[in-house]
Order: sequence, then C-alpha cells, then structure tokens
Amino acid sequence: MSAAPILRIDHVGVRFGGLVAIADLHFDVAEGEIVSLIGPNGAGKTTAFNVMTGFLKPSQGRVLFKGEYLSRLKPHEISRAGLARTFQRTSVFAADTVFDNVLIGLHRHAEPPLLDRVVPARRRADEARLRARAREILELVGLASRADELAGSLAYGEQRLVGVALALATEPTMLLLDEPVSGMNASETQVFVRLIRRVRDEGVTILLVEHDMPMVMEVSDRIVCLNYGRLIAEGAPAAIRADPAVIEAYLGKGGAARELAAEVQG
Ligand SMILES: Nc1ncnc2c1ncn2[C@@H]1O[C@H](COP(=O)(O)OP(=O)(O)OP(=O)(O)O)[C@@H](O)[C@H]1O
Repeated sequence: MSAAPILRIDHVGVRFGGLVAIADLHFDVAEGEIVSLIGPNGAGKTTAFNVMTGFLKPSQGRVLFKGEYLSRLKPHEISRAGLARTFQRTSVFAADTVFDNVLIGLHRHAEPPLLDRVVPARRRADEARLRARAREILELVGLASRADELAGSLAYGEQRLVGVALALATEPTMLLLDEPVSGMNASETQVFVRLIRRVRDEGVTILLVEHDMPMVMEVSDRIVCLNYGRLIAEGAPAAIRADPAVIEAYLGKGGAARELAAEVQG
C-alpha cells in the first residue's frame, strides 16, 4: 500500500483480566477501500471494533485515523474527526419520520457559526441547507420515497438503512459497519451491498465486521481474518477463500462454523 492509510491498527492488544481478547493486531485500511474483518465467534472482532470507535481503550498499541492518535479521543470526538459507526441494534427515533431522523442527526453534527444561529436570515439559509442535505442522504441510501413515514413503521432492513443515513449525517470520511446485514433476508442484503458500494463511490472508506460470508466475499476489496484475537490472514477475497489457516479456524469451531467454512470456500 503506497498512500498513507486512513486507518492504522497499530499493534493493538486488549485484555479482559487474564483473557487476551486481541493480541498484537496490526493492519491498515487505505482511503477508498472496502475492508471486512471476519473470524469465528469470540475471535475478537467486536473488541477490535470497540477499540476503533473509542468505546474501549486498548491495553497495548494504538489506533491512528488520518495520522491522528485515536485512542485518547472520546467516541463523540472520534465521530467529529470523520469516523462514523453503525450499531447492530437499530437506533432510530421510531416516532419521528425518516426525514426528521436524518435532519436531527444533521443538526446534532452541524455547529453553525454564532452569527448563523442568531441572524434569522442566516438561520433560515442554514436550515434550508440541512434539509437539502437530508434529502440527498435519503436519496443515497434509497429511502427518498419513505421520507415522510415514521421510522418505526419501516421494515427491519429499511430501518438499518436509516441507521446508515444517521451515520452519514455526521459527514464521515470513514464508516464502520457492525454486522450490517445480520437478520436481513437475501434481497435486503443485496440492497445493502449496493448501498455500501455507492457510499464508497461517494468517497467514504468502509470497514465492516460481518458473519455473512457470501456478502463479505462479494463486497470486500480486502479481508482481515482473526482467530483467538490474532490476525491469521489478510488479503483479497479469493486469497482468503483459499487460505488454509482461515478454513481451519472455521472448521475447528463446530457445526455452525463448519457451514461457514464451506461458505468461506464458496
Ligand atoms: N467485556 C468483556 N469482558 C470479558 N471478556 C470479554 C469482554 N468482551 C469480550 N470478551 C471476550 O473476548 C473475546 C473476544 O470477544 P469478541 O466479542 O470481541 O469476539 P467476536 O469476534 O466479536 O465474537 P462474535 O462473532 O461472537 O461476536 C471472547 O473470548 C469474549 O468472551
């Protein structure tokens, strides 16, 4: 990788008492990439995700985002620096419309200069700008036609799209997706795959943690595989699919993992 990475996981270790959840994890994500973090249950994916988003401080190492040392920042400061995340559980305001959900998100993030807040004409211009941006974001995630519906009335897959819209309302340069297609049916998953590509084409780098192997293989430029908290393989989907250490990691974990191993191999 020639250009400076947008995200660097720099020899990160996390311990919970005597348990090593992650050991010496080191990988980079380049600007514009779609990278997936995979691994069997308990491999340390969620722990790594929580370190990257500031919810957990590493016991060792550091995380750099655009060259800045992230481990010292609080989650809201990380979001302000341009690194957004989605949550496994949808976190929409169910009683508000889809449009208002996004508008509230934009208001939270935008801090207009004092003059824009106190001069009525400027305040109106700012509000118009945010409303236009909310419409753009809904267009991007494919929910423009549902803008006036209550977020709580949408189907599960669509609510997760609102979750992505809320993350995009922070105007991120990188988006971390936590098991974004879990619980989705095949057609919802396909919609989501197209969305991830569209978001990347808008200039947002993507890192996802995901169990759905066919989806991971389809959408990723590169895959990082963990097992027992350690990086065991890193590469393009075709290489990961054929990597003996990856297949072994999934095979060694019982029935459900065996099925996953079959999926990894395609
Ligand atoms: N808060 C915690 N306290 C103690 N141990 C923890 C804590 N969080 C995670 N662990 C342990 O750390 C290891 C890594 O867990 P983690 O949840 O990161 O794995 P994962 O790859 O996300 O698993 P899954 O795919 O099942 O979500 C596991 O052994 C887990 O039991």
